[in-house]
Amino acid sequence: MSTPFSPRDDSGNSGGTYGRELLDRVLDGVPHYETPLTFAAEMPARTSSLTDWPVWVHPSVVSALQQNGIARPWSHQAAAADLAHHGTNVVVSTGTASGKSLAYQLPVLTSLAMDPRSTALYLSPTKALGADQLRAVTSIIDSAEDLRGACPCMFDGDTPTEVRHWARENSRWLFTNPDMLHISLLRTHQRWAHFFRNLAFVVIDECHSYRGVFGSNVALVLRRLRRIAARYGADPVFVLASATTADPGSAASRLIGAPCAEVVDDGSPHGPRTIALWEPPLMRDVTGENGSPVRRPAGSEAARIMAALMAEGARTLTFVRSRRGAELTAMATKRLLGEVDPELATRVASYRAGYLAEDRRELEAALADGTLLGAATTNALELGVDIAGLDAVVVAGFPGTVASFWQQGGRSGRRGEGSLVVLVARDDPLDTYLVHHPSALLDKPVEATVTDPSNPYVLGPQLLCAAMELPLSDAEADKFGGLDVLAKLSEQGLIRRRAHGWFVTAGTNPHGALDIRGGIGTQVAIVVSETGRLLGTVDTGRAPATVHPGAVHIHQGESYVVDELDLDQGLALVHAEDPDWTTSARETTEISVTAVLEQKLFGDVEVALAEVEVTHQVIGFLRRLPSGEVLDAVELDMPEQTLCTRAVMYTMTPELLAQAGVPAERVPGSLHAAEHAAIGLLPLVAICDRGDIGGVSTALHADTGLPTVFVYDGHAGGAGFADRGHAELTRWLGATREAITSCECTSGCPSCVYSPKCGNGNDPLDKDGAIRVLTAVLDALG
Ligand SMILES: Nc1ncnc2c1ncn2[C@@H]1O[C@H](COP(=O)(O)OP(=O)(O)OP(=O)(O)O)[C@@H](O)[C@H]1O
Repeated sequence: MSTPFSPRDDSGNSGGTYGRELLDRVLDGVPHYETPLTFAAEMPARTSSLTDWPVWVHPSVVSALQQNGIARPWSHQAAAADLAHHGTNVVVSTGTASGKSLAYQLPVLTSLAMDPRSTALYLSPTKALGADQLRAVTSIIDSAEDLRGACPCMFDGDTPTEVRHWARENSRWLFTNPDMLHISLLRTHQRWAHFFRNLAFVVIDECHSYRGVFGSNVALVLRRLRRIAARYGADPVFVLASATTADPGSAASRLIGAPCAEVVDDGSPHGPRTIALWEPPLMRDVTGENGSPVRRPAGSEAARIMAALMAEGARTLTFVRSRRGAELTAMATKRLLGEVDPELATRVASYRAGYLAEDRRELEAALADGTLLGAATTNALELGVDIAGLDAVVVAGFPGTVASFWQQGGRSGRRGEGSLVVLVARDDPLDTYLVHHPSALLDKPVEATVTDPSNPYVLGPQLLCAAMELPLSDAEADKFGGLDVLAKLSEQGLIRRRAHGWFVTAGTNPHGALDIRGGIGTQVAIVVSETGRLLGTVDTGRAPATVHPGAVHIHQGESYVVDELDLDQGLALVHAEDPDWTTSARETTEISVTAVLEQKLFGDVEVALAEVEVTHQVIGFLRRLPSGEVLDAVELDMPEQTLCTRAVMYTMTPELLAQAGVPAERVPGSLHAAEHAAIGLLPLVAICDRGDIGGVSTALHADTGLPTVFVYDGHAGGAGFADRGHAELTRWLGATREAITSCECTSGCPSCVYSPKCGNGNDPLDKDGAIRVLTAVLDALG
């Protein structure tokens, strides 16, 4: 699919599908002077590849599944189940709604039916997904005589004490999450001895969501789980389900700390899909920072598209990044429809955060029976929604990862019928790149799930938990890669080496002190003043940039404004408020290289992976309207913060830059623009948020004596993002250059080289110079 595509249409072989017809109707409503469609193509229908039930599957499991509407498994389901049944860890990485659940249900249910003692653990990143999966499994078990004693049960933070007791005594299949595994099951493993002794399978659903610091923590919780299981004599097989990502087998193996096979050939059917990429036009009357042009917001554009689709009778779901955005998009759609058909206007809804399973069921039912024809929702609905009959999905703003994009877009289409998926670009370099380079979305995935369980900042607290669970031997500590870290912890008096291993100092509570979803080091609690409700935590080092006074903080789609930040007390006080603007901190950043880890010279260009010390100071923040227009800049005086982390860096000689047509006076703006766009594009190769990384560029850096660009990991010790950028440098910088050249603005805008969090007010920025710099660097890299 990577042939060049012309705008407006592709090869022309697509005529006649329902998705294409819908797209044509939407285009009919676009004024002739606008050309938002950058690409359209047909993804052909895929027929199912069915296979026989593997012979080892217990007959009552087969009959229960048949009663639940599954006549035979698809090929990938049988392949993955077969590997797991025969003792091989496996990850199944296939499309949305491709039936990944069956891949684990077959071996687990068979084991539960064959061996009356065997147990299993299911882990999901969200409660809602776990509840859905439990419901599906319960319905199968209810139809199978031999499985009645399995008693699958939810075990999470909300489970009442008496149910927890019951679960411990009776349940052979626990549905929980990594947080509960860490804080409860592993901490009190003696009480669960029977469960761990018989643990045959561990299922890890949506495993691609375990990434960055959270993913590194989960990876270590899973190593702790394997260690505890081994102490009780068990060696469970891991079955993982993942969205499609690059190299799922290696990512899964890094996550569980053991070899893992992969199954990626999808045998499930789907109808033809029309994929359209859409870039809203630059606005004529609104400008952004430094007078730069800005595009029409993705949410308003999505509303026009959804209204046009609904007017055609198409069942449409629009994904928007924030709850407020979802509401605005639904309201705008209503307004547009009200002008043509007031009855239709009543059949569009915005969808609240959607964490409750009942809410989702209601929406699924209303969309399925046609009461609702359109809904705008946050990506809270992305996991675990089972909507069969959508005709179209509009994705307003790239959701950050190709995996998420397909998780959303893949909801379209009744099995076997045509459908439409439209991606509407936001004003952002990554979105710009994607709508002009469809192959990045449609070809084999290049983005990888990144974790770094060897990060000493993550490893330290985890080792304390492991040692609390069972004293650690040197050999075990070595397996965790943690002997040096233990020595440091012992210097701090947190752990002691005795004859029988490493013991945690009495009176400490390492489990309670570690929030595996929190960041690294000390945390600032975000608390609603009026109610005392704790919304979450943020690393102290990042607090001045994210929860400074006046910052708008979004939590599960709800909006709050920060009143006070007390770094000494570790407290940010907020109140509920939904202002018209968003905020972005402006900070100054300095960086110094403390150790070079890898280094390579390519003529006039040198590339390295390094340990660095980054010093930040937040100096103020900008308030921006949804249109991109900057309301004002507010000054702040916040203390400096330092961060020891890893960075990917490159230097070039002034001679090379001069030859490339970048004279000395243009070097700062050119490097700065190249750095901004590169930060925007890193998520293309490493699944991360823009906030996980930062950058510094300078025409003369003290440590290198040369013009230098750094992109660093925003987490102490690094979470693997800089490493992945280093490993994929050519692809990453190539895409960065493409994003900049694809943007039609003349001298830079938020769609290419502007950064919402630039400490220097996006000044100087030299768009043309950035293209020259990147071309010179890429030529040198060869
Ligand atoms: N072999 C099969 N034959 C027919 N239908 C099936 C088969 N396997 C699964 N299904 C159905 O396909 C739908 C999707 O299954 P499932 O939820 O397991 O997919 P998934 O890949 O886990 O989805 P997601 O992408 O949301 O994680 C369900 O309604 C399920 O009953």
